[in-house]
Amino acid sequence: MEQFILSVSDLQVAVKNKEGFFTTLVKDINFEMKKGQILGVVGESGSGKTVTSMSILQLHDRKTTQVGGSIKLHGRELNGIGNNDMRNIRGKDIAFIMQNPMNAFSPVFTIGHQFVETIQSHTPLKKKQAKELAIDVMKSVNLPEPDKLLKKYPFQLSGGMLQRVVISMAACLHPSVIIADEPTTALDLHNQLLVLRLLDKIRTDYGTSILLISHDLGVISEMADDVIVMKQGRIVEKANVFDLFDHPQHEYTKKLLKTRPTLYLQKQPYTYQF
Ligand SMILES: Nc1ncnc2c1ncn2[C@@H]1O[C@H](COP(=O)(O)OP(=O)(O)OP(=O)(O)O)[C@@H](O)[C@H]1O
Repeated sequence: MEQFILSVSDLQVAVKNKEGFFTTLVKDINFEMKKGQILGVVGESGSGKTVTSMSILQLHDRKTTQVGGSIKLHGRELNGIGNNDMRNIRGKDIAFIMQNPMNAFSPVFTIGHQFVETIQSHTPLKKKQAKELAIDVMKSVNLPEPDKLLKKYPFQLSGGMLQRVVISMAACLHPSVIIADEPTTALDLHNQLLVLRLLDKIRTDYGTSILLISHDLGVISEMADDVIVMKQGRIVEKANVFDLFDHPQHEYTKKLLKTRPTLYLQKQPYTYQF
């Protein structure tokens, strides 16, 4: 039997409104992720992509949100797990990369301070070793002059550079899963390509599985091995990327594909340089 890194079964998320009634946001969500797989998640705005990823990270407000079903990481149930246990898993085993990399940093500390702190909070490394690891990983992903970068504050870096720093921070801890929620949406085309190639390199180097949420079907077609299509809180189609693009089954998928933008990574004249 296939060993899955992440299995989501019968996930259902409902949120309590002011009157105390629950509204279901997502329902019947089932998918698995294999080692090194990139699973694309597409669907129009409001279809439940972020609600699903927040459930995996157990980031919903427990007072107002009910999360039903099962979310297993290496066979370990995450749904309902204690906050402290989840804090250890987040960042180390499941990294989260969001649309705006500025949100990943505090503005008042240097990148280096926060990078080293992240490594130290999940490993027994001393400060000096953590800094060396940070520099090694930044070098391995071709970030220029890591020593200087670490001394800067987040606002001193461009969005594209900052997103690459966020991804190298994640890479340091060799997470089993990266959840990347619209990681390139706020970036220009050149930086989009660099960030996507960086994610692909991490999957290749460390066997990290990546849940890649994107509006952009061009990005999904270039990056994903398999794709799930969400509509109104449900998965309406799940397929290998070639089957999905060549033989979409659901009417909604067909409609999405008609508006497909193009971002052909291999055909762009960019090289893997920074
Ligand atoms: N805390 C909440 N309370 C009430 N409704 C919520 C809450 N969080 C999300 N929703 C609703 O759940 C639905 C799914 O939202 P979600 O953010 O997952 O969509 P999405 O597919 O990620 O959209 P986008 O692509 O715009 O980010 C939306 O209708 C949203 O308004």
